[in-house]
Amino acid sequence: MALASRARALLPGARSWGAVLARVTAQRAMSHRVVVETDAAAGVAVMKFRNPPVNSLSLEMVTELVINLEKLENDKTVRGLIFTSESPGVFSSGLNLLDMYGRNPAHYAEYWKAVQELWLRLYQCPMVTVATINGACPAGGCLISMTCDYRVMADNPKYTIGLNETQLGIVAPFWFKDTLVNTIGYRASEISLQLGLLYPPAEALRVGIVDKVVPEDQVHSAALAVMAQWLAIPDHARQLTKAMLRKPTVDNLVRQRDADIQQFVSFISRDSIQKGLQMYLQMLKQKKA
Ligand SMILES: CCCCCC/C=C/CC(=O)SCCNC(=O)CCNC(=O)[C@H](O)C(C)(C)COP(=O)(O)OP(=O)(O)OC[C@H]1O[C@@H](n2cnc3c(N)ncnc32)[C@H](O)[C@@H]1OP(=O)(O)O
Repeated sequence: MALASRARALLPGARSWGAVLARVTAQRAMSHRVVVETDAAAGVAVMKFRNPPVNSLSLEMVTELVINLEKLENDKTVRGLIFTSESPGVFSSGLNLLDMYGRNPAHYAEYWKAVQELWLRLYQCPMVTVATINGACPAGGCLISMTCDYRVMADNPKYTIGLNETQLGIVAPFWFKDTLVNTIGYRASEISLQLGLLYPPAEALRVGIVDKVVPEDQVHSAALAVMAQWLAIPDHARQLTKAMLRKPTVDNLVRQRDADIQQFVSFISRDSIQKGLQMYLQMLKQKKA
């Protein structure tokens, strides 16, 4: 889909293409939540998350990620893409709780459509994708990293990774679950997802949710080394193989996208879920205090 239609699909509130452009431009002018640095000679881009304080995946951040991904996919000189956080400490705190709490159904639907779009684009990305996990990586942050072809995590016991949704009283959607099962296998997913486990680096490596753990100061060089190894494979062969492996999982969401949005809206709008999110947000504040 062209950038224009993608932007329009992601920003359904906008009535015309001009309005879409104005809104996206305004967002970008206000802040760049995503910074892309491209090494054209190496054919590698680095996408850095910059959404303080904790790189939560707000609607604006998700939209910027999708737009930047589409741009890079259209740039034939870029074969590999590394994701990381501009500020070590938090890779991404996951979906923005404030996009899921205290808003109206239209907002929830718009948000969920954008999150689906991001996952679909990342999971089918033709570039080699490597996540450089240089901080905490719960829930939606973990999902983003699991869409990558390879995950390198910094060896810092303060950093954890996993799908912790049940700990918030919410249920990870089937496509989060599918991504986890594809990454760590069925039995490990049963334990991991029901308990909402967050793994420190050594355990993350043992369960296979990351592929490599390295000292923190080597995390970027390690990601570049992995990238070089993957880029040695001819693109067409690797891309078709990736598509073959991931197509059934992608098709599963594509078939039921609208139903999944309806389900999300009805689930997240429940009083009991809203109450749970409110308590979780309070808990985060108290922890800080
Ligand atoms: C049928 C479908 C069902 C729906 C399924 C939806 C699935 C959801 C997936 C998700 O991604 S939900 C989000 C889950 N994320 C988390 O549980 C992480 C929560 N955050 C943390 O654990 C910590 O913040 C951190 C990431 C480890 C960082 O810790 P740090 O000490 O550095 O920072 P804090 O003081 O805790 O936080 C600073 C500031 O940010 C706010 N915040 C943290 N996480 C989020 C978030 N995900 N969304 C929005 N805001 C977040 C936190 O409340 C603090 O705010 P203030 O107190 O400064 O106002």
